[in-house]
Amino acid sequence: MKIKICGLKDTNNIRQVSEANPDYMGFIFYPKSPRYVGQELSKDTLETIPESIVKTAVFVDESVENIMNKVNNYGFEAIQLHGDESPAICKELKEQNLTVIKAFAIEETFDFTKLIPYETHCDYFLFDTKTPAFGGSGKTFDWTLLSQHQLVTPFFLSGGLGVENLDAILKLKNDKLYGLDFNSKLEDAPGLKNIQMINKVLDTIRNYEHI
Ligand SMILES: O=C(O)c1ccccc1NCC(=O)[C@H](O)[C@H](O)COP(=O)(O)O
Repeated sequence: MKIKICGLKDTNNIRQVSEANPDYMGFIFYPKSPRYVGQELSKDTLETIPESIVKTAVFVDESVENIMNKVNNYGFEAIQLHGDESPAICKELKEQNLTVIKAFAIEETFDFTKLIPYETHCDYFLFDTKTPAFGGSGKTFDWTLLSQHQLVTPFFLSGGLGVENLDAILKLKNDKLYGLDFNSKLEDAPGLKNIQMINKVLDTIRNYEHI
């Protein structure tokens, strides 16, 4: 199971999280988010992250031009799209050799057939709790809805994942579940991750997988 830590912005904290060795680290380029990296993120900081960790840039309805500027400036390998981005935009970005993660805001009435046109243009889906802020709600959604995902694209589970629901997460059975995306539940303040909690999550999940 891949583990993604999302919403980092403090230079020292980025170094500490990378030393904990998650599989993915996410940086938010949505100015309205309290985790917006803004000017605080330097290329030098990103270059200290080991190559084994996939550096992921997160956007909400950003233009392809602006996305590619960030990709080229910072060397991101993956992009995560949290707005109403079309399948055509996903296709265009995938053609740039980027790993494309398309996020969908899940609620009771979510229509999983909406995923069909995205299927060939995304590497992964990310199922997050629907929120007006587009992400970082700290709330889980009803995971039984995941059985409605009948396509082949693997997905990240997201939304309110933390130490307190690790037991429930490990009981999940879904052969398309590829990764777990952690954010606000592992923070001391928006964008400032708690390293003890991150180590607890990584150790628990990785030890469980070795049983
Ligand atoms: O975290 C944000 O502030 C955010 C804002 C706008 C778009 C995306 C955002 N986060 C992206 C993520 O991948 C989060 O990890 C995901 O929304 C889950 O967050 P949480 O419920 O806090 O675990």
